[in-house]
Amino acid sequence: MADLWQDAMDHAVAIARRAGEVVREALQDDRKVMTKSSSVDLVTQTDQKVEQLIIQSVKYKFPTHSFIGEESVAAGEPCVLTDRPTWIIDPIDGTTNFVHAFPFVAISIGFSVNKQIEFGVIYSCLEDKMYTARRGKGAFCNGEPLQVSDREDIKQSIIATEFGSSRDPEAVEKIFSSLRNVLCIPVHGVRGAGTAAINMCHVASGCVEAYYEIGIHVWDVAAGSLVVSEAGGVLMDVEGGAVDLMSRRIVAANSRTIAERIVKQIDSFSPLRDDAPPPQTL
Ligand SMILES: O=P(O)(O)OC[C@@]1(O)O[C@H](CO)[C@@H](O)[C@@H]1O
Ligand SMILES: [Mg+2]
Ligand SMILES: [Mg+2]
Repeated sequence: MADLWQDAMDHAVAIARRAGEVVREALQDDRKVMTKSSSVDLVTQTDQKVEQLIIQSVKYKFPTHSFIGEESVAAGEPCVLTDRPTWIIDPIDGTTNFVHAFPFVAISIGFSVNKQIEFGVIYSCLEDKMYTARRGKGAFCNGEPLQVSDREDIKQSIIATEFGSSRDPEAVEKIFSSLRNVLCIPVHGVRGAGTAAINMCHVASGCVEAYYEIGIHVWDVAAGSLVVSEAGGVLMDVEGGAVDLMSRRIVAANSRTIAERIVKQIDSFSPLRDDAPPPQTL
């Protein structure tokens, strides 16, 4: 039977590749940096340009589809996932890396229907690696199938995480407490690419056993969640139980055993949900 969303997925791959060219070209120029929620939450004109490039091209081809885009939400668009076909876009995952030319930068596009991710496309544009996943059909990097690692012993594993962009002392305290707990299991190492999307691709590729973070947004992890699960991995909330992509918390691991072990080490907290109603102004 023909795949209902094949056309959309092909378009996502093509537009992610085009967006990657724009990002690579922009790396040659001066990058004017602006800030959003805090002085370390960075955005550039390239983030905004790439998001518009993706949204305009999708609107032209699929005029009835909806969008959740990082920079559109920052500009005041709602961040609500409905049952409608919805493109969940992070135009540059790893803006801080992009600003500093640290070589992990991704374009991340997840596509959801009935609140289920149907496909995920992550283009790691400085490595020229195109990660794709279609629900029920596997995950791939440049066309080669991906498989998570089969290590069951967390003491022999590498774990990925990030420090995020919150500098709220209570959150920072908990992030460091979790990091200490994980590091001292002990694990072989802790790594972070500086982008949630690429960290999840690393889980899917088998070079790290798990990635966890509190503070991510739905656009950071929508595509990556399917790349991980289609590569045989598992997703979990940081307190165990089902992951909720709007909750800003995630554990993505090669196995339930490793995910549950990570959960035990996490000093959890709950940032404001992505779909929380905007605060009332009097
Ligand atoms: O802002 P960007 O570059 O799209 O997102 C980058 C990022 O820092 O956001 C998450 C934390 O909020 C991290 O996992 C991820 O690496
Ligand atoms: Mg991001
Ligand atoms: Mg971004």
